[in-house]
Amino acid sequence: MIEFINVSKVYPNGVTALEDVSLHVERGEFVFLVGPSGAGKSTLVRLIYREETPTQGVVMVDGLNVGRLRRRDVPFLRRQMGVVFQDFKLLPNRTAYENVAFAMFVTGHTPRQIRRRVPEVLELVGLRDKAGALPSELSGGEQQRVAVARAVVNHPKILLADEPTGNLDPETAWGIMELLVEINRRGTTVLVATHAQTIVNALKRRVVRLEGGRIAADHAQGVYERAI
Ligand SMILES: Nc1ncnc2c1ncn2[C@@H]1O[C@H](COP(=O)(O)OP(=O)(O)OP(=O)(O)O)[C@@H](O)[C@H]1O
Repeated sequence: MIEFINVSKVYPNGVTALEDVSLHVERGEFVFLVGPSGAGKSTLVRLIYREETPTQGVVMVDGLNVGRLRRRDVPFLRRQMGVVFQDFKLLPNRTAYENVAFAMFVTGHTPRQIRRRVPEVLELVGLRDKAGALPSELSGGEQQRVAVARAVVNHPKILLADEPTGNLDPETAWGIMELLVEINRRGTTVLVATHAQTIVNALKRRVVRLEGGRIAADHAQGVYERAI
């Protein structure tokens, strides 16, 4: 589903963020991406949704060569995936319902499809009774649930999450991670870049560890710590 073949990324300022990274993520997998600050986690995620392009090597997503996509084909790629960030990125003047509905509206769904689907996803993330609330009326964890609902409303094949629990207390963080696990259980491939050590260790999923832009470890039922 996601394949990196000898990928390097050098930013215009000369910083090498990734160096010769090869990685294969199967359809339906759940993968944690860990590593110290600056290891290249966000860069790896950005290459998948084509926020950045590789300097060398090939990034394939569901058969598409992402680095080589024509600009006009990028929206097609992005429709295959949902993305969740640390800082939620919700529209501040729109309710929870409207934030989620907007993602369907811009992808050309009919009002009827939107009315049917949005309550379903709000239910999935446990926010059906907060549909009318503005982001400012929601807790951090609730705002992140809205962001997750928005990311999955269009049934993406892949869910990317870049430090989705970075702004949340440990208990709320658990709730979000459990939600991502549930979304994965329903068939979506999930990649989570995170520093949430306790959760990574407890969930015993595949853990890919980046260090200095290189893959330092890749274990099927891994832990957060450096492999020895
Ligand atoms: N847009 C950019 N331009 C130049 N350098 C960048 C850019 N984005 C990231 N970098 C650099 O690339 C390296 C990898 O950064 P990246 O954000 O991918 O790491 P990270 O593992 O996600 O870190 P963190 O855990 O702190 O989020 C760092 O040295 C960073 O300073």
